[in-house]
Amino acid sequence: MTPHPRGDGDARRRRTGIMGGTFDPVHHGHLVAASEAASRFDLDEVVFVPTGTQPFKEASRVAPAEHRYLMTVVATASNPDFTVSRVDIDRAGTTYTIDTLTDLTQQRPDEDLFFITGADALGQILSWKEAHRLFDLAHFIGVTRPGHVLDVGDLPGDRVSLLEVPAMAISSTACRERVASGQPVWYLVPDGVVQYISKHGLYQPDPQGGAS
Ligand SMILES: Nc1ncnc2c1ncn2[C@@H]1O[C@H](COP(=O)(O)OP(=O)(O)OP(=O)(O)O)[C@@H](O)[C@H]1O
Ligand SMILES: O=C(O)c1ccc[n+]([C@@H]2O[C@H](COP(=O)([O-])O)[C@@H](O)[C@H]2O)c1
Repeated sequence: MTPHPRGDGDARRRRTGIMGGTFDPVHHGHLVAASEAASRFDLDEVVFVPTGTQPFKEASRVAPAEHRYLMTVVATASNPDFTVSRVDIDRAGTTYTIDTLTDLTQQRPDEDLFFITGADALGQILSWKEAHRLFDLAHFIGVTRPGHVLDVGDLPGDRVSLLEVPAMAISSTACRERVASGQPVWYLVPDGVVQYISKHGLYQPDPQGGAS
């Protein structure tokens, strides 16, 4: 796909990136991926969408949605083109991207949606709920991530684009583990997120062992 198709003389439709994630916590890998996708695909806005309960993480300990949402608001506050949606955390039940995209399409009927995913998530899409319908609702942008192979695989080539972004070897798991063991997360996550984690005592080791 041409990253930036425009009809000759046609009114340009608004182009909106959707960055879905657990964001536990949001880190600079997420922010760089969103920024690069916005630049390369001429997106007018990137909407960060923290998940409610992610289906593959139901057995995992995840910080409360309100904390993850607020950290994402703090992390994106300085960028006028980044916004945060509550659509997934306010919907009851497990978060499925088919519902995210259905809701956002209803909220934004005149916009073209571009769902941004890292290479790891892109490789799992065919196992997502109603995977075949996802590509009717959004174009997918798969971005490189250290340690993961970025490949279109069996996904529809005309609805998926691959994008190399500056390598950020950061994961939320590593950030949580660092906080739990007393190591700094300065410069891995935005300053305000460091302070939010500290203020609310997130990711402290629990008495049974392991990070909370
Ligand atoms: N460092 C990174 N570079 C590129 N993409 C990333 C990076 N980290 C996360 N992503 C992508 O951002 C989206 C949300 O990721 P998520 O919130 O699960 O972060 P994570 O670091 O993978 O978390 P965890 O370690 O808890 O699984 C996913 O599409 C994921 O592939
Ligand atoms: O719809 C699904 O079945 C599905 C299964 C797993 C993950 N997702 C979505 O993938 C995005 C990245 O998830 P995560 O947990 O890796 O941050 C996020 O928007 C999730 O809602 C979606």
